[in-house]
Amino acid sequence: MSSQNLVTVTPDKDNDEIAIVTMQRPPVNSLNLELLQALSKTLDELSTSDFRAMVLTSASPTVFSAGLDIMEMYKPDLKRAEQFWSTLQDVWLKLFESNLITAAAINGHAPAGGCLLAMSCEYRAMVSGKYSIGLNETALGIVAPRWFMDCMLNTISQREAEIALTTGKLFSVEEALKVGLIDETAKDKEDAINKCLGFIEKFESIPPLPRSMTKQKFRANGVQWLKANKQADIDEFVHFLKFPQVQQSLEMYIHMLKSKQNKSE
Ligand SMILES: CCCCC/C=C\CCC/C=C/CC(=O)SCCNC(=O)CCNC(=O)[C@H](O)C(C)(C)COP(=O)(O)OP(=O)(O)OC[C@H]1O[C@@H](n2cnc3c(N)ncnc32)[C@H](O)[C@@H]1OP(=O)(O)O
Repeated sequence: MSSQNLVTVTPDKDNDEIAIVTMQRPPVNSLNLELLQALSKTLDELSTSDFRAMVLTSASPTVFSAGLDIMEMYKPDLKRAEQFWSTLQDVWLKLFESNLITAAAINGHAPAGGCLLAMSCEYRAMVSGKYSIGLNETALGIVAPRWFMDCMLNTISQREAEIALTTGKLFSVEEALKVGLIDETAKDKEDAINKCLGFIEKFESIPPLPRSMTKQKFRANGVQWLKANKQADIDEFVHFLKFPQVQQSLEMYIHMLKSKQNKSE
């Protein structure tokens, strides 16, 4: 699949000022360099378009996004790893600070980087079911970067965030609702999108510029650090990947994912 098709943008059927942005990298929308580049390009295009709002969702029936593609971190080509991390930073900054009204229709699992994308939006409706969402990096033997943490702190309390991150917690849909990691539950993807549209409607009579400026001021603390430390953050990521223990943890995790599949056959 060409990178062009990894993300689709379609106007909402009832309101052509709202973009439905769909990630479609089977099987689990893991965020590799090409999907991140497609997201980055889409966010650029949306920022200069007539769309005033977007709903981020996934074409998978059970996974919003499985987070970063582990294969980008396991025994990586270091030049590509730099580009990968830099593109992830850009996607986060563009989505977190977007002038558009942003909402996530979380139609399945959203671990780690998947949770980051959802938290970067202003509103989250998640389909009920046996899905999970959270920043589970420590459980994988890796460390969520500071700006992932800042993003979670923009969503739930510091205490909940610290416990969740140190324990690598993946929240059930009910637990996520209880702590405020999601705003609403939905019965299916269509319902989740409708709930996001309901949130977007609240801004019908609010002028867009003061709205987006207010949002960006609220979010400024989280982004300032990354903007000032972009290269240092990339260097730290690449340095981190060179640790044998990190590679070992990733290898074990990949084995675990594969054996999970064998068990259910
Ligand atoms: C101190 C300074 C620190 C500096 C920072 C440095 C570095 C750290 C950076 C840390 C950031 C990390 C963020 C991340 O996002 S890490 C990724 C975390 N993701 C996960 O843990 C999710 C793993 N996946 C799952 O749990 C499940 O796949 C699922 C999403 C719940 C869906 O389950 P299911 O529908 O049953 O699908 P399968 O498990 O069978 O998967 C199908 C297929 O896809 C492969 N796969 C799944 N997830 C990933 C992934 N994240 N990356 C790559 N590939 C993935 C899986 O192996 C299967 O492949 P095969 O069909 O080939 O077997």
